[in-house]
Amino acid sequence: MSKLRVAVLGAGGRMGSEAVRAVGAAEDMELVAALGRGDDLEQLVSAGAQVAVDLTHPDAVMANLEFCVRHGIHGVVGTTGFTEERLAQLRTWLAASPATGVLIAPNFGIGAVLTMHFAQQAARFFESVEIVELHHPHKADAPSGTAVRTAQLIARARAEAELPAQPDATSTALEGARGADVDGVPVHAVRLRGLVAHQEVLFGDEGEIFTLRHDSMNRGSFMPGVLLGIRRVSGAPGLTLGLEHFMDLDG
Ligand SMILES: NC(=O)C1=CN([C@@H]2O[C@H](COP(=O)(O)OP(=O)(O)OC[C@H]3O[C@@H](n4cnc5c(N)ncnc54)[C@H](O)[C@@H]3O)[C@@H](O)[C@H]2O)C=CC1
Ligand SMILES: O=C(O)C1=N[C@H](C(=O)O)C[C@H](O)C1
Repeated sequence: MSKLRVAVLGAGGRMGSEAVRAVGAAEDMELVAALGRGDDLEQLVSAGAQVAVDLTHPDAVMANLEFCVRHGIHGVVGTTGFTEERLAQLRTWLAASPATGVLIAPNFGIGAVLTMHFAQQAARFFESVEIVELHHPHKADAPSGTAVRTAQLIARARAEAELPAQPDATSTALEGARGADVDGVPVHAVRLRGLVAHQEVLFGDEGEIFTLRHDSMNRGSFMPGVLLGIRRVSGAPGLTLGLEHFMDLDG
């Protein structure tokens, strides 16, 4: 069987270098390009890449995707920064290249995906919910893409269950003290030396607290998810938002 021809963008970074190792070690894949900042994307075409893994920066990812989709190269994207506007733009590009698939994965960690899934299920049972994400101090953005996605999924589940806004009598606070408001869910971001990537979802109701916590202790923890995305993306034309769609969670 022929091997999947894979390129990694952001290959010199914390995640990219780990992905280069993981793809190189996968028996069903061949690493055909490893690009860093300033490298010519035409190399993806000359190398015959079938799938490009993007682990770059929110400022770079859209240009990379525009190129890949235009050339029919499937995308597996871990890079953060996907607003509704960006997703709409991506859908437009994909509509013009209907055989191409792009996976946007806010988090490749299997446990992190399960945390989002379980948080969505728990959301309708609790009056209050807050999210605390905790990361290494080199992280470019806050709140994390995972925390934003988790909050959006929780907010959607609360709306479907017709829950009212959460109770919060705080009327005086230093700006930022109550975190960022993501669709009505407060999200708090910690940046601390020694951390990698962690998230707590705190649910509360009368006399009861329910906490979901996930810890990525190293970047190797993301690699099974990256490889799963690479293996599945060509069979999923269009936009796939979240690795859970490749995990058969309801099966
Ligand atoms: N979805 C997930 O599971 C995960 C996602 N991330 C996200 O992945 C992204 C990268 O994270 P890190 O590896 O920690 O960052 P990093 O800063 O260590 O690496 C990013 C690399 O991309 C390079 N780069 C920047 N622009 C580029 C371009 N146009 N073309 C090619 N390379 C370019 C930089 O030079 C750097 O080497 C961030 O958005 C982060 O939030 C990080 C960990 C897990
Ligand atoms: O920058 C990171 O490190 C991470 N970024 C992603 C995010 O913003 O959610 C995924 C994970 O949390 C690690």
